[in-house]
Amino acid sequence: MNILIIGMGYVGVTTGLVFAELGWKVTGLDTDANKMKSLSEGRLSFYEPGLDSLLRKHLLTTNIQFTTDVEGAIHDNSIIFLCVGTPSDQDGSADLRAVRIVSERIGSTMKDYKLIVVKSTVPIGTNANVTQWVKASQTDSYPFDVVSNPEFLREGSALHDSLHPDRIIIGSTSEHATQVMKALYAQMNAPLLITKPKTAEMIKYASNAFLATKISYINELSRLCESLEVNVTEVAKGMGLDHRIGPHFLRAGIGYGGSCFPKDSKALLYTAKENNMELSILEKVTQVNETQSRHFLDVWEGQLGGFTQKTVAILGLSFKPDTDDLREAPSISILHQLMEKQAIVRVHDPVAKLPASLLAERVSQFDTVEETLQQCDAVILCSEWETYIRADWAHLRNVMNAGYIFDGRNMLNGEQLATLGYHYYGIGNR
Ligand SMILES: NC(=O)C1=CN([C@@H]2O[C@H](COP(=O)(O)OP(=O)(O)OC[C@H]3O[C@@H](n4cnc5c(N)ncnc54)[C@H](O)[C@@H]3O)[C@@H](O)[C@H]2O)C=CC1
Ligand SMILES: O=C(O)[C@H]1O[C@H](OP(=O)(O)OP(=O)(O)OC[C@H]2O[C@@H](n3ccc(=O)[nH]c3=O)[C@H](O)[C@@H]2O)[C@H](O)[C@@H](O)[C@@H]1O
Repeated sequence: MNILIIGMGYVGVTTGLVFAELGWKVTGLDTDANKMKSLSEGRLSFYEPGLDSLLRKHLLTTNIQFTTDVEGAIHDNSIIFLCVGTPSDQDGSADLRAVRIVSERIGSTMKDYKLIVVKSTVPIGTNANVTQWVKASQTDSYPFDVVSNPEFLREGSALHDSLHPDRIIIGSTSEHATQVMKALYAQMNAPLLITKPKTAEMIKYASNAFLATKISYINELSRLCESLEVNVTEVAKGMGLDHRIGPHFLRAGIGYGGSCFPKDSKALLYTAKENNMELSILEKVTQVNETQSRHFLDVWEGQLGGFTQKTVAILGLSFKPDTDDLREAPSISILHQLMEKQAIVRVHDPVAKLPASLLAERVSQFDTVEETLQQCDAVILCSEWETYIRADWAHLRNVMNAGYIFDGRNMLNGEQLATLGYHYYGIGNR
C-alpha cells in the first residue's frame, strides 16, 4: 500500500516521516513548489527537533518522495491523507477551502478505489462533506471511503508524539477502511478507538478545548494567587498529585498560543453558535486567555514603575520552546503592548525570527541573549527555551541596567536570582 500525504506542513511532514519510518512508501504533495523542492533536498521549511535527520534518512531509503504532480500522485496511491491547513476564518469558523479543493481534485482525478483519511482538524460533520465533495466531482462512480483520523501531536515534540501516541482515533463507517487503518497502525503500541466519523471529529476539538480549559483555569487562579501572595506553582503541584486531576497542563503563564488552541476553541464555539447552543465555559476560557498577558503586564508595570522609555528585552518569541512557530504567540501581543507603552524593545529567540513588519525604530532582534540584554531595564520571558534556563544569569546582571526579570512562564528560580541582585517577578508565584 502506497500512501499519499497532501499538505506538507507540521502534520503532513511528521505523518509522512512516521509512516516512512514504519516501512511504508510515502509521497508528499503540496501546492507550495518551494517547499517541495527543499524537502526533496532534505531541508524542512520549519524548525522541529528530529525531523530533519529522519527526512534525510528516508530520502536515502526512498521510503519518502515529494511531488507537485497532483494527478500522478493521486493515480499512484490508494491511501490519501489530508493534512492541509484549516485556519480560522474571520467569524471564527474553520476555513475549509483547502479541504474542499483537495477533495474535489481527488474526485475528479481518481480512476480506482481510494481511502481518504482526514487528518486535518475539521468541524463536526466535515467527513460527510468530504464524501459529498468527492462524489460530486467524480466523472464515473469509482468507490472510495472517507475516514476521520485526527492528529494529537504537539509542536516541539511532534516526532515523539506521533511515534508514541496516547491513542489512535479512527472514525469510520466502512469495515474495509477500518481494517486498512488498523494495518497502517499495527506496529504502534497505542489504544485504538474505532468510532463514528462525527465522534472522532468531536474528540479532537473536545480534547484541545479541555487542555485549553485546564490552562485558563490555572491562569485565572494565578491572578488571585498573585494578589493573595500565594504561589500558584505550588498550588498546581499540590493539585496535580491527585491522580484524578493530574499534573499536566497546569503551568500558569502568559497564556496559550500556537496554531491550534486559539483556532480550535473558536471553531468549536462557532459550531455551538450554529446549533443555537452555548459553550459558556469555553467562552470564558478564551476570554481569560486573551486578557492574561495584559493582566500581568499591568502588574509588572507597577513593579517596574512604568514601561515608558524603558528598555525591555523579550526572550522567546515562539509560542512555546523547540519550535519557530509564531502563530498566536503571546510574545507578539506583549511586543505590541510594550510598543503602545512606548518602551524600547530588544528581542531574542534561538530560532524564530521577528517578521520584518514588526521590526521598527524601537524594536530590534539580536543573535545572543547577552547582546539583547545590553542596557535593559527589564526582561520578559515568554517561552521556556533551555537556553534561558541555562543562561549565565550572574554574568548577565552586569550587562543589564536595572535587573527586573518578569518570568511569563515561571521557569527560573526567583530566590536564586534575588541573590544575584535581580528583582524577580513571575505569574502568581510570590
Ligand atoms: N500544527 C500542529 O501542531 C497540529 C495541527 N493539526 C491540524 O492539522 C492541519 C494542518 O496543520 P499544520 O500542519 O500546522 O498546517 P500548515 O499550515 O503548517 O501546513 C498546511 C500545508 O497545506 C498546504 N496546502 C494548502 N492547500 C493545499 C492544497 N490545495 N493542496 C496541497 N497542499 C495544500 C500548505 O501549502 C501547507 O504546506 C490543521 O487542520 C491543524 O489544525 C492537528 C494537530 C497538530
Ligand atoms: O491540535 C493541535 O495543534 C495540537 O495542539 C496542542 O499542541 P501545541 O499547540 O503544539 O502545544 P502545547 O504543548 O499544547 O502548548 C500550547 C500552548 O499552551 C501553553 N501551555 C501549555 C501547558 C501548560 O501547562 N501551560 C501553558 O501555558 C504553551 O506554552 C503553548 O503556548 C495539543 O497539545 C496537541 O495535542 C494538539 O495536537
